[in-house]
Amino acid sequence: MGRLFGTSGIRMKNLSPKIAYKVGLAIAKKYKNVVIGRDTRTTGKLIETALTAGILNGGGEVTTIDIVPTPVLGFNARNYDVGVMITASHNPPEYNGIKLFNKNGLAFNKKEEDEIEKIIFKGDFVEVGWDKVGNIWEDCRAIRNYMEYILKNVDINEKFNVVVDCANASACLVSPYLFTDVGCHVISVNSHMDGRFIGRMPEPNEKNLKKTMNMIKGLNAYGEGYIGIAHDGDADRMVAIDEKGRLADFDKLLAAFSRYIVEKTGNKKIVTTVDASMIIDEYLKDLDVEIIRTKVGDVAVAEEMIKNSAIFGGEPSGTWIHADIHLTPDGILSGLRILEMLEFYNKRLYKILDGIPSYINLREKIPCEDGKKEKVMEYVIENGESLFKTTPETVDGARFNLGDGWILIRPSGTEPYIRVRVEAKDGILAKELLDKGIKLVKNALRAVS
Ligand SMILES: N[C@@H]1[C@@H](O)[C@H](O)[C@@H](COP(=O)(O)O)O[C@@H]1O
Ligand SMILES: [Mg+2]
Repeated sequence: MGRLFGTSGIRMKNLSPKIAYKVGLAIAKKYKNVVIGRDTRTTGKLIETALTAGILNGGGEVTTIDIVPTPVLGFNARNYDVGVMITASHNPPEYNGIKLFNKNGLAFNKKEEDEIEKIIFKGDFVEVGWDKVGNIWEDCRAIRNYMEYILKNVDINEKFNVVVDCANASACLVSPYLFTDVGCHVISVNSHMDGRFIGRMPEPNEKNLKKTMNMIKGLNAYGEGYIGIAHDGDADRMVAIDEKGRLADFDKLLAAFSRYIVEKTGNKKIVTTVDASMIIDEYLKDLDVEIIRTKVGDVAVAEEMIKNSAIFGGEPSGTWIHADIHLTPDGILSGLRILEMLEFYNKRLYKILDGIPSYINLREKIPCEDGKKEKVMEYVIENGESLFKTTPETVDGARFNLGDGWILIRPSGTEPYIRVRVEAKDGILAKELLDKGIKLVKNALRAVS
């Protein structure tokens, strides 16, 4: 068996309750009091039950907070020894996953995950017997505690019009209410929970958000000025839709928000990932900001933020961390903070975004089984050097930097794909790089099979 944990904990198609039981036993070997939350997936209760059985049978105590967004679980983990979120985030409904959080609301890093993985693979756990099995408790205040804390820490005075798209997922329980509580007029879509994600698939991208975007366009034809906030399956992410009904360019939104944080707080360290656009460097150039880049994944971002005392760190995927509140990526808080930004500049979102220059950004994903990813990447690194005539950076996958652009080829840590990401100042160069990258990955796939 290969590694269990990827970019964002354990995540797989048809995740077996047998694995969840073993993860539970392994957790109980190291931690006593465990809090568990889950997203709306049809297999959520099954995985939670198996995981709980493992923890109890390993002698641990379980507190369930039922269906919650990941930021609510991360926030509440502070009251326990460890937090467990059962979610497959943006993946389709047949997937599920297990993500662990420490007391600081920080997702487990590789070292912490390896410890759990080793216990599982070695079968190094104990089933304790009738006089030592743990109990199950319920905490019905988990969502309330989170909401009260967030409300105390955001400052929104203007009455915004907001469409919140919850993806039929756990955001339904929190996001529309919080936006209402800060004074917005809220129209919520896909806001009844359904683990099949019948309204739209949970990845908040252009294809899946077409209907919501059209709806906002329609509403705003009457001068209503709605913006949209759309979440993924566990609401640790959000994307925004501007008043024209366009999906906000991920990199521009990240650049705009980073600039706002620097201007508002004076903190001059921004953490982002190797797949973020060079626009962020250029848009913040005059502010003398240090942009720190890590590999993709919220854990890498959060750890670098702690090291550098940064307040904000974000990925173009819409996974943003606000360290002044907590270290769990939080798509709901990110949405509220976008409103704070609009109020700070007293500007419409589309105006802010249109004021940011952009280059040509292309993204493609090529199917690749998890087991083949390592070999494919070895091939890409070896053969990419002569193809692109430069040695790649290998912080995450292979990034080839060329004067007026760059190409990043990396294995997804959450889906069976190799991601190819290109940015260039010129459209022809961008297309050429993308085509070369796709061909290289396809050759690699042929060579390793
Ligand atoms: N929380 C993580 C993000 O931090 C990451 O950006 C995203 C894509 O990861 P990958 O490109 O490895 O599939 O997955 C999850 O949502
Ligand atoms: Mg997510």
